[in-house]
This record gives sequence, structure tokens and C-alpha cells, in this order.
Amino acid sequence: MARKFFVGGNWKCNGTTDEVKKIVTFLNKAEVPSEDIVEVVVSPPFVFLPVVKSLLRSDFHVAAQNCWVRKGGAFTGEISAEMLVNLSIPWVILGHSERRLILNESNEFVSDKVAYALSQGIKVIACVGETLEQRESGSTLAVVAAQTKAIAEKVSNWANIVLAYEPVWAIGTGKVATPAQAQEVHAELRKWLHDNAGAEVAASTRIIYGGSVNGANCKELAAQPDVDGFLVGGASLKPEFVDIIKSATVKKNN
Ligand SMILES: O=C(CO)COP(=O)(O)O
Repeated sequence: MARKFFVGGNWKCNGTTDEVKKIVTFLNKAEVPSEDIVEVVVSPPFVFLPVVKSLLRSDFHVAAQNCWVRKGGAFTGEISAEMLVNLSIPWVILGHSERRLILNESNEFVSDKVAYALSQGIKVIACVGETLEQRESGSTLAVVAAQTKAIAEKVSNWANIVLAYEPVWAIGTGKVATPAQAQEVHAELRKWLHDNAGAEVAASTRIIYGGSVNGANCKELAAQPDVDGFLVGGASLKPEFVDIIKSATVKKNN
């Protein structure tokens, strides 16, 4: 099954009302490949989701950057999956390394969130990735496999999951993974899915790369056979995000 190229923009904890409106303005004007070729999802902070959703062109979609692990209630400061459903937010990013590392979200907690969001009909961009220390000690594949396994143990249907490989050492550092480094881990993740979730899941699940992707390095990464798109941080706040979306055509011409 062909995997549609996926480009996500993770705006993280950035922006004012005026700034997010400016981003939406350049996105709305952009000439990009059609929805048949690339799926574009931008993820503003919670408070800007309604305004971005209301102004954004209809062929682009929005994602939350997190949500609560189960049904809402007495959980001060949290946002529930039910609220995202209520606002018709179709996607959520879960397990980002900034939450795993700074907020101590464990593999198990992330996988509970993934399972709960899916149960509420929200599609999930699930993030995995190793730290520099883990890469240097040779445990990259073990780390990403354990993160993926935790999810696979709680999820049987992968149709609404996009797996984002985001090496922590590449995030916000300007040190992008080389195309070969990204391809190696993506291929291993696909093999892991093949062996543990089945051939169909492995063939159809999008595995996207994140970590210092920009307008200059995206094409070479996009050309890798197991790179099905990107999760972009810093560059998703800038007009060069449009160039990253356009890198989908590299795939089409392969
Ligand atoms: O964390 C990321 C996307 O989720 C990547 O961030 P940067 O593109 O800023 O490195």
C-alpha cells in the first residue's frame, strides 16, 4: 500500500495570536502538492488551536501537542482527548522527547495516552528517539524498539498512527541526521513493525523523521525509501516550511 507523504509542523511552545495568524497567512497562500500527494498537519499550542483551525485552509489539518492519558475530570491543567474531539481536532502528537525527558513521561504513560486518544477517534503522531548518550553507547535500536513496543502492546490497529523518529540529539540543534542515519533507523523500525505487528502494518504505517529538518536538507532525506515525511519544529514557524511540504514530490518521482 502506498504511504502518503506526511509533513507535520510542531510549533511547540511558541507564538502570539499575531504570530500564529502570520504563519497561517503564509500557509494559506502557499502553492503545494495536492492532498493526494501530501498530508499536512500543523500543531499550535492548545490555546491557539481554535483560531488556527478556523483560519487554516481546509486541505491542511491541525494537531494538539499532547493530551491527557484518560477521560478528563479533576486533572488541573490537563486537556482531555474528549475536548479535542469536541473541537474537532483530528490529530495529537504524543510522546515527544521534550515531554518524555523534561516531564518524565515513561514509555508506559505515553503508550496509555496513545491508546486512549485512538479510542476516542483521534489520530496520533507517536514520537520515538534516542539521546546522544544512547546513540553513542550503541543502544539506538534497542531504545526506539522499546518505545515502539510499549505502544504496540496497547494498540492493535495502526491505521491512525504515524510514527515519528526524532533523535533527541538532532532536535533544535541544527545537527540533522544524515539521510543514511535516518534511513537505517526507519528501516529497522519498519522491520520491527513487520516482525511484531505484521506485514500489512509495516507496509502501510508512515514513519516520519524529525530533528533539524529545513528547506535545504529535506529533499535528500525525503528521497530515502523508508522516510515517509517529516515532523518539523523550528522551520515550521517559517516560510521554508512550504519548501519542506513540497519535498513530497521527491517521493512521487521516485
Ligand atoms: O522536535 C521536533 C519536532 O517535533 C524537531 O524540532 P526541530 O525541527 O526544531 O529540530
